[in-house]
Amino acid sequence: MTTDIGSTPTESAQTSSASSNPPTTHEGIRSWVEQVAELTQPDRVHWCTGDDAEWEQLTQQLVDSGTFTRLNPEKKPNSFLAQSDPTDVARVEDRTFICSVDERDAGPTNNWMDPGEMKALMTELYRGCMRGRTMYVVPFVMGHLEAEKPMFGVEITDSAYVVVSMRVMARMGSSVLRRMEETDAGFVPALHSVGMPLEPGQADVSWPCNDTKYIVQFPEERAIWSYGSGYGGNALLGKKCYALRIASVMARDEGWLAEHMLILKLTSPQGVVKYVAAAFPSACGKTNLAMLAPTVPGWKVETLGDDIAWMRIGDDGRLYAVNPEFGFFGVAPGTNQDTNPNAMKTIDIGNSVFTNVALTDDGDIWWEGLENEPAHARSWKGDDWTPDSDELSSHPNSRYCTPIKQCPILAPEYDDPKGVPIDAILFGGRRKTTIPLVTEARDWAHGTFMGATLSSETTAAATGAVGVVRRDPMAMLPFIGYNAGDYFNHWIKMGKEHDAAKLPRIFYVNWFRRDEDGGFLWPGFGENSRVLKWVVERIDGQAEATETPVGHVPTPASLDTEGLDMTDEQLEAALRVDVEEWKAEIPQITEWFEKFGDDLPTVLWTELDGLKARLGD
Ligand SMILES: Nc1nc2c(ncn2[C@@H]2O[C@H](COP(=O)(O)OP(=O)(O)O)[C@@H](O)[C@H]2O)c(=O)[nH]1
Ligand SMILES: C=C(OP(=O)(O)O)C(=O)O
Ligand SMILES: [Mn+2]
Repeated sequence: MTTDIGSTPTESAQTSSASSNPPTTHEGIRSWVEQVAELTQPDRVHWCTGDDAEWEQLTQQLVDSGTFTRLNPEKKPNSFLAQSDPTDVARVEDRTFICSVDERDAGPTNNWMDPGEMKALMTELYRGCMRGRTMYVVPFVMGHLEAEKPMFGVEITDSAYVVVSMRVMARMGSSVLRRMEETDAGFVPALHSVGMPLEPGQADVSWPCNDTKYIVQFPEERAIWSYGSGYGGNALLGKKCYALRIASVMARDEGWLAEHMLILKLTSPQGVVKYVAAAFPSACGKTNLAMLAPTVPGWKVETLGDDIAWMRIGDDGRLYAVNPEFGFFGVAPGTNQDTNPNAMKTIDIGNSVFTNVALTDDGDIWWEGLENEPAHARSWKGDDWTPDSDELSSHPNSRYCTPIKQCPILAPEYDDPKGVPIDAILFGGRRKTTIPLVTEARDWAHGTFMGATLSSETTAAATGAVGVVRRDPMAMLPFIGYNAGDYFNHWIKMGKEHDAAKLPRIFYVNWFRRDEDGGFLWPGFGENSRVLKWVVERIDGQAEATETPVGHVPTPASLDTEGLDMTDEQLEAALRVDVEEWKAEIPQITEWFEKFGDDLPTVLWTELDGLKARLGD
């Protein structure tokens, strides 16, 4: 087998071994690649350079194979639309496993299987699974290559769609490989296959995948095995699998935090800068808040990240956050010039991959909620679509994958490996009732309680029912790589071991509360800047709040509502702490906490007791 760097993979010959001429001196990578090639039997091995020529080759190859449609370059230059298999459109939480050595370490919120058993099972799935395909080797780094300790990974995949998407989402390719060689760096091995080998003469399909899917993390080994899906969250292994599940385990061991959080920079009219991190479950508004266009005059938001934050205590005792990613993998429907103008500007530059949105007759993309509804389009399923169609043009979890560098409001600090000191952490979810627009925690332990009891209605970002309220601690339910009881303890410990005055203040937000008619009480999007302003003013000791049983809630007058199209009653309803609604939460929280048995920090029981007492139970 030849290994080709940069040359068209389809041109390279087959046969012999993958290791005949691997273009790396890194022994660890060489031997792992050799071993995987031996097992999976690809026709060829391609070491990814990450350069433009490779992008061109691979995107053209994907066009030729029918996976990609090239978009009209006048509308979206160098951009492509992929239509997935209709069964492979979201993360598969029921197929996601934390295979710790000890079952106890996976905890009650994760699927677990013995690592030996899982490996035996998956080794059989992987055996010969790349036959007829190219095996791509993608060296990547999450976070900065210039970081004090760069966080390397190598993804092996048989999907060119994954390679192209990884190039957008992570720093990858030759420069990363060179650095790994120079330092003989350790790395997270991340193995991915769509699980659809091609027998000689067998025609490929446009979106190969397998009904059998496994998304597996081996936390002690820091390794990832993924099989059967091509969807982003299941297949771009640097993102959810590494930067959250594996990194959360590293963070526990090393005393930092790997969180499902956006990072934004907020500048007041007086030029005072604050940095905010916010954790919302998938499809609950992270990307939108990260790129918010403030409606409050004089305030400015700049973006650092939209999905993941790695946070470490700096020399000055403050909590510094970096975004380990290099692109956005955003939910398309609902994104438009009004709700998220900065996302629109980012994708309009091009160099993007869209998955499961509609194709207009003039070669552009369209989705529900976007302006200029077309009279006719090709739906995500490839069918004729018109505004009268019963079906949606785009899958609710359809995505755009676009380079972060194209974001017009990218904060310059994005390129600083040191990160930015976080002033406020927001937790939030989708709740029709109960949860006020914004509540400030009394202290770190109370904030940890808010995070640990965070609840949200399920969304289309994962397979399964949509709209069901579930606990989603710190918006990390599908992403905590270990026992969630230990994770809560880790949060509590961070508060105890560091100077509380220097840690971020914690808030709980809900943009999704409804009125009796089912409409959103709060207009959301750019108007969320009013809440950010209140948060900053609380930190600076300027804004008033009402002390309620659940925390500090704005007095209606303390929230800047100038120019806001909302009645006093609506505002009051958005901010209301309804004691009866909260009392109804208590048994749910109790049941949730009981899941963790002795592993739940007692501080959280104390917080719950305090809440019950304040509610007058
Ligand atoms: N009502 C309302 N919807 C929002 C708000 N922010 C985001 N959304 C919608 O929620 C969905 C997911 O948003 P997104 O920012 O992509 O979520 P992420 O997956 O957490 O990054 C999109 O359909 C958005 O239009 C908001 O403030 N109010
Ligand atoms: C990237 C994903 O999540 P989010 O909706 O948080 O962006 C995902 O669900 O695969
Ligand atoms: Mn997002």
